Amino acid sequence: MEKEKKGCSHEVTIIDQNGQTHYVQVPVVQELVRQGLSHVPERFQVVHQDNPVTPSLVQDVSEAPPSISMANLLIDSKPEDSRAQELAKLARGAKKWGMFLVTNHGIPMSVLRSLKDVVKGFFSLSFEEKKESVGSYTSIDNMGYGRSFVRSDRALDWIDRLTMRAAPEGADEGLHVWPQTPENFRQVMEKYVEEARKVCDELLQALAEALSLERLIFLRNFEPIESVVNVRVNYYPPCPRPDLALGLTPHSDASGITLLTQFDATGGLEVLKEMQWLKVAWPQDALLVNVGDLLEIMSNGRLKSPWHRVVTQMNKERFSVALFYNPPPRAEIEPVRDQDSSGESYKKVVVENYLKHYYKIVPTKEKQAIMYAMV
Ligand SMILES: O=C(O)CCC(=O)C(=O)O
Ligand SMILES: [Fe+2]
Repeated sequence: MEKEKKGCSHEVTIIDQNGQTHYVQVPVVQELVRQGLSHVPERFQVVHQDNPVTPSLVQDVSEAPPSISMANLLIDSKPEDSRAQELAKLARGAKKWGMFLVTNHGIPMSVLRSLKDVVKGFFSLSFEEKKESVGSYTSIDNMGYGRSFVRSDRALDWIDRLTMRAAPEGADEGLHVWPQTPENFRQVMEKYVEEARKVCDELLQALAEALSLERLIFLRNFEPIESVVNVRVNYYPPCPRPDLALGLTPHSDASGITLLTQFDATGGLEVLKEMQWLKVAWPQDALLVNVGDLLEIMSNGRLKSPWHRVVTQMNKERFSVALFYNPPPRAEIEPVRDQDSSGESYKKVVVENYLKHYYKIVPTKEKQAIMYAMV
């Protein structure tokens, strides 16, 4: 049996169901792979639990989450009937899937290329160099270079992650979580966040309009100075047995809205639909949007956050960057009410209380955290 190189582990804080804090050491997957590991260690094997890596289906394209052209959604976009059609497509996709692709998003290619360069630059460092570059920050916020979704009674995901708080300004004071190498990492990521945030703000308005709601009804919760943006780089190294381990365990995002970009169209993201895992066809250069739990609450269940997971691949590594956009922690979000609320009823929640609850119970086998906000 190959041995894990000593010291190559993330230190993770977990809180158990009784509120007790534990520190656990979790192997760094990238380092296991670099050492030429040819098996999947037992701690990563989901088959030992009652949730095996169930096989997934390739989607019929006509049945896939829709691809929305952002350029056609803009308020001054012409002709008006193509805008109306795009809004209708957005409404159908967001209601049916809680997930959609975005093309013509306006984020310059040069920004996306630099993002890919700095992310790959960071992950090409040795473990020691990474640790030196980023202070690993052990907290339930899972900031810095490390892990998330760790629970002692669940298999570990085949992933290494780097998480940073990009907004509000000054929120990372005292947290040394931005890589120092590559030198321009932070500058590039902040430029990406600035551009991506414009896309999110536009989409939040378009989503409200698509649902025949007042255009600002969702965006109003995202107060410009205090709203929170967390960015997380997900690195999935190649896995010797994709049938035994998951890249990312099934979950819904706790966010308002999540904007995802992947490099090199590698695939791996899957969504659960009618009890079946479906592979998401995700073309090069498209962004992918997930409705988060907080937007599900704001929309009073008109939109549902999708239950999704990431599978691993034998010969391919994969990178994605997830941007989680949330209203301020103290904001109280109120579900929209009117006659066509289709029976779903959510209650007012304070953002930070919902997030605390979410992090206390995840990962769960089913979509459970949202129950907290249901009447
Ligand atoms: O890697 C992906 O495509 C999805 C990542 C994801 O679901 C997350 O970071 O919450
Ligand atoms: Fe996610």
